[in-house]
Amino acid sequence: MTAVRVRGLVKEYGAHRAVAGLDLDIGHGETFALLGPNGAGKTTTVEILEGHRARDGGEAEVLGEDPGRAGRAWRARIGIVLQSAYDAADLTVLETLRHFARYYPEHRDPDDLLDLVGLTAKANARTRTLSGGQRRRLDVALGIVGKPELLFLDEPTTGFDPDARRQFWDLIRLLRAEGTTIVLTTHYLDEAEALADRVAVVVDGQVVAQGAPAALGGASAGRARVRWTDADGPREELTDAPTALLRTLATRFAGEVPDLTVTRPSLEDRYLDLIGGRR
Ligand SMILES: Nc1ncnc2c1ncn2[C@@H]1O[C@H](COP(=O)(O)OP(=O)(O)OP(=O)(O)O)[C@@H](O)[C@H]1O
Repeated sequence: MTAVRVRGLVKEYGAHRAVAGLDLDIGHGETFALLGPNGAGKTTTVEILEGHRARDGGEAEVLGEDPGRAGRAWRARIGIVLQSAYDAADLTVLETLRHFARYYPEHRDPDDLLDLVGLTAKANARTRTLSGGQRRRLDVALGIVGKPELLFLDEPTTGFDPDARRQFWDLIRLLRAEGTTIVLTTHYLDEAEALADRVAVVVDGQVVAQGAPAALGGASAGRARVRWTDADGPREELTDAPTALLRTLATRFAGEVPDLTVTRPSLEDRYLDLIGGRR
């Protein structure tokens, strides 16, 4: 059984079809990233799966239930980190975590949680005094306080400094190792590459490509790019067999090949190719 199963999902805002027949299968324990340009329909899809938004068509099953009808027990099994930051008014960070921990039958220890998200030094700070990145960490802490089986993260690391982002990645890997299923939307392709078992690229409300980050766009999209310089200037070739090409070049130049580099396209390169061809 899959953790998330979506078939032909449709959501319309007036005449605009924000989600236009979207299919998804996400396995238990998988970390799955939804990628796509602004306005592609990722947040709308995730909100439907969280039970926060009604769909206009198609089927959705999340942890065995229809999110449009599921109740409190189901909700307690799900963690959510929304795009917009939570505003806890006058509570301190630790008070906020203690407050929300009480809503869950099983929850993480608030002090451990502070440590996990790197907010121990801010335990007694009022939440409104936190920096943007610190608030985001608090949002993440609130998303996992109830030990969710399935965690939705909508652009979780926006505003994080590079160090905080790496710490967050470690946290996600830890949650994954504990067996948590993670559904992530992100605009950081390196984040998807670092964390996701599989990614889906959403364009105009539909999945246009999906697979392991390394396989996205098909095998040919992963061809090596060999660059060098000869008498005519810079040269470049895309090839499935870079070793053979290097051998030929080495023979031709009888030694060092000037300015030689061999690179593989990053997930970002392949993503931009996919998006470019669809818009
Ligand atoms: N409440 C709403 N009312 C009307 N239109 C909406 C509403 N919410 C979203 N939309 C529209 O639906 C489309 C999909 O929006 P959505 O937020 O799902 O995209 P997204 O892929 O999450 O984008 P981003 O990467 O910018 O967060 C957009 O064109 C957006 O303007």
